[in-house]
Amino acid sequence: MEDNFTFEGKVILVTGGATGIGAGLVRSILSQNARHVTFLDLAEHKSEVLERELKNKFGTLRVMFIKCDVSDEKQLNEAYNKVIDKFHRLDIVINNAAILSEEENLYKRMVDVNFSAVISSTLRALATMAVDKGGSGGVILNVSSMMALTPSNSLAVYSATKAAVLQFTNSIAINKSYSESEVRVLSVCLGPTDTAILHKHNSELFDKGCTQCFTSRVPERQRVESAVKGIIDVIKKAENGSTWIIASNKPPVDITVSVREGLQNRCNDVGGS
Ligand SMILES: NC(=O)C1=CN([C@@H]2O[C@H](COP(=O)(O)OP(=O)(O)OC[C@H]3O[C@@H](n4cnc5c(N)ncnc54)[C@H](O)[C@@H]3O)[C@@H](O)[C@H]2O)C=CC1
Ligand SMILES: CC/C=C\C[C@H](O)[C@H](O)/C=C/C=C/C=C\C=C\C(=O)C/C=C\CCC(=O)O
Repeated sequence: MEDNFTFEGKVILVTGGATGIGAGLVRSILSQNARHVTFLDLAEHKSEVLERELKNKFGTLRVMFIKCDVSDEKQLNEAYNKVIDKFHRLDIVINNAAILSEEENLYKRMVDVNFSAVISSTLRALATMAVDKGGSGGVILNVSSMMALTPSNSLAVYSATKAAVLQFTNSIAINKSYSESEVRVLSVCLGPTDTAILHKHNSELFDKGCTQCFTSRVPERQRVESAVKGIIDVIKKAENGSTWIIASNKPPVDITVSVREGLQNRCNDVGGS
C-alpha cells in the first residue's frame, strides 16, 4: 500500500452517487483534489442537479454523471469504457448503489442491484486496475451493512444481499493476491445512516429502537458525513481484504478478525484444523 495514501490526482468511479452516502462521497473526494470522479446512477434529475453544482464548484472536467443501471452489465461496461477511454486509468471504485424493498416480488431486483452488480463491477474494476493485467493498482470498496452480520425478521433478502457482498469481497481479496494485483479489495458494514434508504424502511419503528427487529441494541442513527468520513478513512488506511464497521458517528472499527474467526470457530467445532 502507498504510504500516506491521498485522493490527489486519482480517477474514481462511484456507483449510486446521486443521493445519500454516494453523493457525500463524490463531494468529499472532489474536495480532496481527486483528478476526476464519475458517478453512476439511475436517478437522472438528482444526478444532473448534483453534476451541475459540482462542475460549478470544482470545474467541468472534474466530475461526470453517467446514467446507468448498474445491474445491467452492458450499461455498466459501457460506463467503464467511457471512463477508461477518457482518462486511460482508474484508481478507485466504490460500489455503493443499492435498493431496499420489503415487497416480495422485488427480491430478484434487489439481488441484481445489491449483489450481482457488485460482482460485475468488482471483476471489471480488477481487470482494469490490476498491475498483473496492465493496470496501475488501486482500491475497490464494496458497501455492505451491519444487516449482513445479524439476522433480520423484516429484511431477509436485503440482509442476505449484504452478507453476500461481504463474503464475495473477502473471498475475492484472498483469491487475487495483492502482491500481484496491487488492488486493495475492501468492505464496510455501515450502521443505520440518515438517508432515503433508511427513511423508506420502518423509520418510525427504527426510531423506537427497532425492538421487534433485533435481539439487542440497534446502533444510533448516524449522520451521512460520518459514514462518508469513515469510508474515506478506510480507503486511505485499510489493508487488502479487511472489513470495517462504520456506525453511530464513530470512527471505523476493524472487524476483519471477528469475521474470519467466526468461521474458524465453527470449523473448530466440527473438528477442522
Ligand atoms: N442508510 C443506511 O442506513 C445504510 C445504508 N447502507 C448502504 O449504503 C449504500 C448507500 O445507500 P444510501 O445512501 O443510504 O441510500 P440512497 O437510497 O440514498 O442511495 C442509493 C443510491 O443508489 C442509486 N441506485 C439504486 N439503484 C440503482 C441502480 N440499479 N443503478 C444505479 N444506481 C442505483 C439510487 O438512485 C441512489 O442514488 C447502499 O449500499 C446501502 O445498502 C448500509 C447500511 C446502512
Ligand atoms: C456486528 C453486529 C453485532 C451484534 C448485533 C447486535 O446484537 C444487534 O442486534 C445489532 C443490530 C444491528 C442493526 C443494524 C442495522 C439496523 C438497521 C435498521 O434497522 C434499518 C434497516 C435498514 C437500513 C439499511 C441498512 O441498515 O443496511
